[in-house]
Order: sequence, then structure tokens, then C-alpha cells
Amino acid sequence: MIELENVSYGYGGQTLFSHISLTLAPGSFHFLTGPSGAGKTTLLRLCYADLRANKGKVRVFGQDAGALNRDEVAMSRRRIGVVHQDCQFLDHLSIAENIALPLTVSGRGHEAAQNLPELLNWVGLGPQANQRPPELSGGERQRAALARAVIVSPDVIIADEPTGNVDWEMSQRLLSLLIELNKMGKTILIATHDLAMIRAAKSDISARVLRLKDGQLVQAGAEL
Ligand SMILES: Nc1ncnc2c1ncn2[C@@H]1O[C@H](COP(=O)(O)OP(=O)(O)OP(=O)(O)O)[C@@H](O)[C@H]1O
Repeated sequence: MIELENVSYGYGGQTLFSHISLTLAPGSFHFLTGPSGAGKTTLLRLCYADLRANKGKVRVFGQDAGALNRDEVAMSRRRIGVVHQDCQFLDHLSIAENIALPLTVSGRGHEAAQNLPELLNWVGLGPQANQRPPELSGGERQRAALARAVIVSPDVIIADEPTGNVDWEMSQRLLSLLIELNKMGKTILIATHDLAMIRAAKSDISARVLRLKDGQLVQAGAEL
């Protein structure tokens, strides 16, 4: 689905990582760990063609991401649901309108109307549907961000710290939603510092855990 081959990236002439290779096969579940500033968010952005590799190849659904024009990038992005680290909601819209936004902006409001009630129930936000984002707790906002990523029925879900700033119980709840999506066949990539969540996930699903550190991507080991 998504493949990085010998990819290097850096900002302002400084190399952040180099010769990174990664394959997200259909239906796979990957965790990406590593110290703060190692480049996890950057690596995720390369995977959903939000950044272009300085060197190497990124293939998204078989296409060379570096050769895609804006429209082609937008087409690929429709198949990838992204849960951003900071959620980024529009505070003047209700939580239901925020979740529906990826469909309403692309003229598919009727699909949003059909799918929203079930999706809100799935993330347990039915009662909060008409509230504004600032009125929700951190965990509720994280679940809303996941629902917004899922509403377009993506093949791949990329989540950046989806359990940041939530307690253990909420982190388990978010994890179980992501596992459910994976069991439905979705390909999942999660960047996280939450090693307890990774341990919990590994008892339920077969997940690959990678660690980005000092510019290298390696299989995580003893820390788990
Ligand atoms: N747009 C940018 N311009 C310049 N430098 C950037 C930019 N985005 C990130 N960086 C730098 O690149 C490095 C890696 O950032 P990145 O957000 O990818 O790390 P991370 O591993 O996700 O960190 P964290 O775990 O704290 O979220 C950091 O030193 C950061 O300051």
C-alpha cells in the first residue's frame, strides 16, 4: 500500500534520517516509536505524501509519490485517513460537523448524513454530537479525530500520537477502535510514545514495532 525505499529527509539542509525503508502491506499494523524529535511525524507525513523525500522513493498505492501532481496527491490522500497530533478542529462547528467535514468539503454531504449516526456511536460520541470542540475532553477530541479520519472509508489509517494526553482507560478505548479497524482489513500506522499501549496491542494483534532513533529505523526490542 505504502512503501518507502531508501528514503532520506531533512529540514533546512540538516539530515533528519536517511536510507529508511518501510513497507506497509495491506492489512498490516505498525507502531512507530522513538524519542521526541527523532522524526516520527516527518516519517508519517512522507507516508501520506504531505512531504516529498529528499532522496529515495515513496510509493503510495503503487504510484511514485514524488511524481504525483497536486490532484493525484489529493486522490491518494482520499484513501488515507490521518489522525493529527493536535486534532485541529474548527471551533465554530459542532463535533458532528467537524467529523463530517472531509465529506462535506468534497460534495459528499449526503454520505456524511448517512454514516454519521453510526460513526458517532462507534466512537461513543452520540451525546456530544452538537457540542463544540472546546467543550469536549481530551479523550473525546481524540475519538472525534479518529472518526473524522475514518468517515471517508480509507484503506490506510495513519495516527500521530492518538493517545497523547489521555488516561490509560481512554488509551485502551482508542486502541480497541484501531484494532477493530485493522480487523476490518484497514492498514494501520501509529506513531506513539505509549509503550504500555503497544504491549497491550501485541497481546491482541500481530503488530510490527519500529523505532526511529539517530536517523535510523530499526525493529524495537528490549524496551518492550
Ligand atoms: N516544518 C519544519 N521545519 C523545520 N524543522 C522541522 C519542521 N518540522 C519538524 N522539524 C524538526 O524536525 C525534527 C523532527 O520533528 P518531528 O515532529 O518529525 O519529530 P517527532 O519524532 O514526531 O517528535 P515528537 O515525538 O516530539 O512529536 C525536530 O527537530 C523538529 O524541530
